[in-house]
Amino acid sequence: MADLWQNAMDHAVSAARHAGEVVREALRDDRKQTVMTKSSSVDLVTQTDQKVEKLIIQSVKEKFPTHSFIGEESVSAGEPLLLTDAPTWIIDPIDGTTNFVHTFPFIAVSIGFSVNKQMEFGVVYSCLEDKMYTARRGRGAFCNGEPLQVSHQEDINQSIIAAEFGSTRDAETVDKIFISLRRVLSLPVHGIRGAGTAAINMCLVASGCVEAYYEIGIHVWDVAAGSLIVSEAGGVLLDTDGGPADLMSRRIVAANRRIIAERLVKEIETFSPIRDDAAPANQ
Ligand SMILES: O=P(O)(O)OC[C@@]1(O)O[C@H](CO)[C@@H](O)[C@@H]1O
Ligand SMILES: [Mg+2]
Ligand SMILES: [Mg+2]
Repeated sequence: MADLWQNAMDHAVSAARHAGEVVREALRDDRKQTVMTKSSSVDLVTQTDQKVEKLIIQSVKEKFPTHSFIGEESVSAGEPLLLTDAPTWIIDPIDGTTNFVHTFPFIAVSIGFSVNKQMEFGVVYSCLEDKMYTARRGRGAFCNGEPLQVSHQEDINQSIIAAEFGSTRDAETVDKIFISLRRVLSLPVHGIRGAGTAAINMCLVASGCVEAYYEIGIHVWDVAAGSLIVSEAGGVLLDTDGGPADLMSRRIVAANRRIIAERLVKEIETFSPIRDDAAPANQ
């Protein structure tokens, strides 16, 4: 059974690569993208997000007809967001849609695969950098076939932290985001960065470019694949409340070392968005 899920992973890599071609083609196309909104006026979606997700799901269904799916745009269209023990593909067709709309050059296709609620493999394709990040449980993490290793840094004062502002704009949430940013920046850290995509931020942790990434408000499809890439590169995942990471909690800390993750948690003003497994349809 050693290679039980290898076919599925190979398929995920080729589906992500094909999806990346569709994304690049859409960016080359002169016609303007129609931009629609979802949970807020800054939570964007385009026809390309929907097209890419359909392509991926269709291709998987042909090869693995019994498998289940959690896809960002399918959930948005009313499909249930349900993680069961079944082999489940967790898909974010474009992570970084705002980047895509503005041609800010960090855009990822993210495909995670879980069985018995445990991630078996993760694939993140950074389309414009042409970087294919992959991880298989117990077998390490790679970028374009080269092994990944998190940073060895143990001092948060010598670290770069990735963080994001999210897509909620109510004053209370924005204040909490800024409280955390101010505390983290004043530790001090060497810098705060953000690629605008959770998936790529996590791959940056796995690559050793940043020591940690945290965000509140992400969804399971943003972080499913990236979480395995981080842990297989030797990193650590926590909830922003300091407890074990929970892909449904919408809160994540991904770090190179536990000491960095725990230090970061102390500075984060945590809050609790509606969990992914408690959300109504059409979120
Ligand atoms: O809707 P998208 O593009 O799939 O994903 C949302 C997202 O890009 O927004 C956050 C930035 O606030 C990212 O960390 C997260 O991955
Ligand atoms: Mg996303
Ligand atoms: Mg998306």
